[in-house]
Amino acid sequence: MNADGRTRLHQTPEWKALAKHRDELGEVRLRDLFAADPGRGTGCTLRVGDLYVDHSKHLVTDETLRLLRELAAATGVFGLRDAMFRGERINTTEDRAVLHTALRAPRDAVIEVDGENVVPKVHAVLDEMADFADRVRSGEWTGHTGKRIRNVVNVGIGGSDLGPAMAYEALRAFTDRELTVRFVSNVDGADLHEATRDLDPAETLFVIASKTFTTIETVTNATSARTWLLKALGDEKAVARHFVALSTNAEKVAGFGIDTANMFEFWDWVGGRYSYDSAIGLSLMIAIGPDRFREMLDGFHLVDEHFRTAPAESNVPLLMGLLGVWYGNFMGAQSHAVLPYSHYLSKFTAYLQQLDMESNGKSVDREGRPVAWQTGPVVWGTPGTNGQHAYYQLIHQGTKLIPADFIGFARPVAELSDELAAQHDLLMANFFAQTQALAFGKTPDEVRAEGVPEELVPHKTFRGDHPTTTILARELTPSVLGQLVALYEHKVFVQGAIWNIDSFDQWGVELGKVLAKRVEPALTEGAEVPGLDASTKALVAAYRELRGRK
Ligand SMILES: O=P(O)(O)OC[C@H]1O[C@](O)(CO)[C@@H](O)[C@@H]1O
Repeated sequence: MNADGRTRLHQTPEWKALAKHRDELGEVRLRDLFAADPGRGTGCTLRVGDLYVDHSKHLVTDETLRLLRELAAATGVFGLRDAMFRGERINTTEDRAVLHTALRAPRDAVIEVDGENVVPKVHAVLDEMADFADRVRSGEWTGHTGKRIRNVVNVGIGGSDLGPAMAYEALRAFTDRELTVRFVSNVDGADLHEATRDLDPAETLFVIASKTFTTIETVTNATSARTWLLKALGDEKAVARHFVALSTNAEKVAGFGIDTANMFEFWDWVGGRYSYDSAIGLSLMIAIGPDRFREMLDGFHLVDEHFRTAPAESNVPLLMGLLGVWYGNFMGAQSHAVLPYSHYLSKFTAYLQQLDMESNGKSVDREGRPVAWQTGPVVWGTPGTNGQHAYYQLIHQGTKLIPADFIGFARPVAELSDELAAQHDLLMANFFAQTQALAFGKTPDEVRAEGVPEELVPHKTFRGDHPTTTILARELTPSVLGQLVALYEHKVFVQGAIWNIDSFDQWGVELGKVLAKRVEPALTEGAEVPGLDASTKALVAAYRELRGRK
């Protein structure tokens, strides 16, 4: 039993019913499911906004989905969802509300945290960002020497980098091509070096993105960026024209030397990995312009409303979350692949890794007790068709069950030449062929019928039954990107709610930070670090020797 008297997840009747159902189902063959129901291809599709979501190629029956929905209801997913939208402090270990949905709420919405409607301040910051972005884009905001800003360098890490960097790539076709926009995150000096080596400091704006403004990587890179700028411009006053901050921590921003008049604020109820539609999106907004940014927010909001109000049977994030629970908890899957068939989504899966793995990579429940069930999967993947010539072999013929999401678009971006746009059908032919091959494979008899010698038949047989979700949209617009991201945010929410874990804290990143601080003097000064284990001690000694330090 839980501290609050509720039965623990794996002991609930709904969980046990699913385990029994799995045993009764035995081996599920997609060929059989499709043969039994000729309408499955169209029947198992849902629509949300501009997204067409096909879930027919999953190893589930109507009964599986019904039992999964019962699990969701029994574990309080809908109550927790409503509490999140209401601004309750559902991030219990940090005692915070979880309100990224307020960042994309319309101006007239009312969402209260501690009795205060937060929507007006969200829109006030959006308006300030829009004003600033317009001034940079028009050339009205100049650098210290009066030169126009032509380069924007975002300095941040984790949620203060991955979201805007991913969205910038995704929406490149909508960006001002006259501006160079780069993202620096790694504390490896090579990152900042490569991002700035060909830029004119007089034309460069640094956007320092850090919720806490204490993150060592970001503060270190921001300090080096300031040194780079001042070396060229030679005047402390230049900082005010070349540095802006995106943060919740005005005191630290001022302490760093950035005028808080040049700070765009957000709030502790916005989690880092849920923050790119807050002030953290400023570099993106400068690149695509405020109107496109707002279209993206509208896309997010559309899916928020769908998640909040759609019935369980047609609720897409709920379905995606439940399918993940089915595979992870009842079918033994350890990972989940996200495979976008769009070059512009090259950073989408990396972005989802933080969203999903930092949120649901937990092994104690909300009451602090070890969980007795699997939680978040390893999320991985790269854009098709590249993966097909690398790791798809393992998905098709390996021994692991790897559920995958395929994301594709009917139209290429408008600016492609006719010749390049014509390649789009080939890209999408691969997209459809892969999910078909993964689902239905190729039987030994089909292989034999091709005249393949008997000894090669096992090698050329494809078992099939590799489950996929297909997400199709007309084209990758700012709104569609917002819809996609919100879909995954809420999918992660559903799973965390079922697993009874806090999806909104990230204590697991703390230990490494503390140890790095402790070990650094050993590297630089050869200092004795108390309590250093024998392996790390030997490695540090080897490092110092290789580095040429005595
Ligand atoms: O925006 P900040 O405070 O610099 O934090 C950056 C990132 O560090 C983390 O706290 C831990 O990696 C993330 O959750 C966060 O997105």
